[in-house]
Amino acid sequence: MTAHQQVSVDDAADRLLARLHRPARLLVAMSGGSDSTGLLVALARRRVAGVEVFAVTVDHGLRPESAREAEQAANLCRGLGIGHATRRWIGDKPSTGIAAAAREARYRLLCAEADELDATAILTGHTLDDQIETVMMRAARRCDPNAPGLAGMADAVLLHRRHWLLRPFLQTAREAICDYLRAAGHGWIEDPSNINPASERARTRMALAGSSPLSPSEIEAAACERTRLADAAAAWLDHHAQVRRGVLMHVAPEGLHGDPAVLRYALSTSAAVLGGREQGPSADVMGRVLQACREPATWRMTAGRVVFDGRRSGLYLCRETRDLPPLAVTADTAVLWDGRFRIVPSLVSEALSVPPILRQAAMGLFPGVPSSVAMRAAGSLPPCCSTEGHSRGLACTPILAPFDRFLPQFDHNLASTLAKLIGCDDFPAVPFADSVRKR
Ligand SMILES: Nc1ncnc2c1ncn2[C@@H]1O[C@H](COP(=O)(O)OP(=O)(O)OP(=O)(O)O)[C@@H](O)[C@H]1O
Repeated sequence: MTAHQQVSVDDAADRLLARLHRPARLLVAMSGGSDSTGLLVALARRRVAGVEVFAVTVDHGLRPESAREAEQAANLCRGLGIGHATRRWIGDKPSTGIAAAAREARYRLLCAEADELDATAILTGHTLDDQIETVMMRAARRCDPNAPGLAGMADAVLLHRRHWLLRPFLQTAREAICDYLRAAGHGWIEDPSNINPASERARTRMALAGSSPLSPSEIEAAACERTRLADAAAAWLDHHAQVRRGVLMHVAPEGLHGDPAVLRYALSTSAAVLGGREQGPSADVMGRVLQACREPATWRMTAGRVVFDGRRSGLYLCRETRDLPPLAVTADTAVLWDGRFRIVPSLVSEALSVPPILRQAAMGLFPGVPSSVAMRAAGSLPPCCSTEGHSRGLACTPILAPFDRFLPQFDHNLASTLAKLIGCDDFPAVPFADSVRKR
């Protein structure tokens, strides 16, 4: 790696602080390893008005040393004058898939700490090296060169639909962070699982040691391209797409003739959201959708639980009505239905069974829409929606399905545009002041 293409530790910290909305309360996810220690030290050295910094360490309890390491992290924070908490992963741990389970638990515990602190964002120490490894792992697993995920991790993603996770070191090399810490007189913990060949990441890391097949500038170009596409897709959606009642997207005909890469990205992410899934349809299906968009004829295709319906009046996207799950609401807990709606009981005494929405009523709910499309859209509403489109005794809020879990490939502008389009009103504000579209 050549030094001039990377961002130094100091520049990365300065850039982050300059971008943030203030006041901000940052929670650094501090493993005690070099990357998160470097991030914490760099932030601790900058006392910026309106920015508070805290740290949290997750003790997974998987190695005998882990409690001592958490204590070391706490001591370091004490020395830096930064508030620190340790969260322990307790309870049953699976015998297989432990790395994935630990990761799930870690993100759950980070969110719990962020809730308690009312943090603006959680920060991790993911580095350029992690980014290269991620790209290589994805390239090895998937063969679709157009998949946005191949461009690696985004610098801002949502965790569990609640907290922004920021990765300020994505363009900073691990070696530069280690040098920074050595110069500052700080040590760090080496995690033995980073060199355990049982882990895919460790194997990739070892295979890449000393010779990365991708240069930092190639990685950066891929990440820039992904950001460009995501921003262009957000702008395209802003101009050309409308979503009614959280379920039916309409794209005006003139919107279908733009840059195919942008159209593909926008339609694929929209399909993920409207289909209540974590990902859009596969690349070859999206290729066929794009080709069909260029044809003047009427066409229909179902992919990733979403029906794409091409008409003279434009393109309609809507969840197919096959395989919709039943709705089981309990007295006082919110349920997620079909990955698309959060349903909260408000007047539990009201009846849950609502008669199916008939053609006439469907057309009233979706005026100006071809009747078969309106019927499908009505049929894809939560089963508690009445012919007036209101839910009886229940509050239904559309959600951004991909954000129920941690997904690295959604950029924040695109996410907030989609949230606004579907009417998802609990989408957390983007923490950056330089966000392209402020909402
Ligand atoms: N035990 C921990 N406690 C707090 N934060 C942690 C812990 N482990 C990892 N992190 C955070 O996650 C970042 C990435 O760590 P690491 O590369 O080990 O995890 P990963 O499994 O590759 O991450 P991810 O699961 O997000 O891909 C660290 O820099 C740190 O900010």
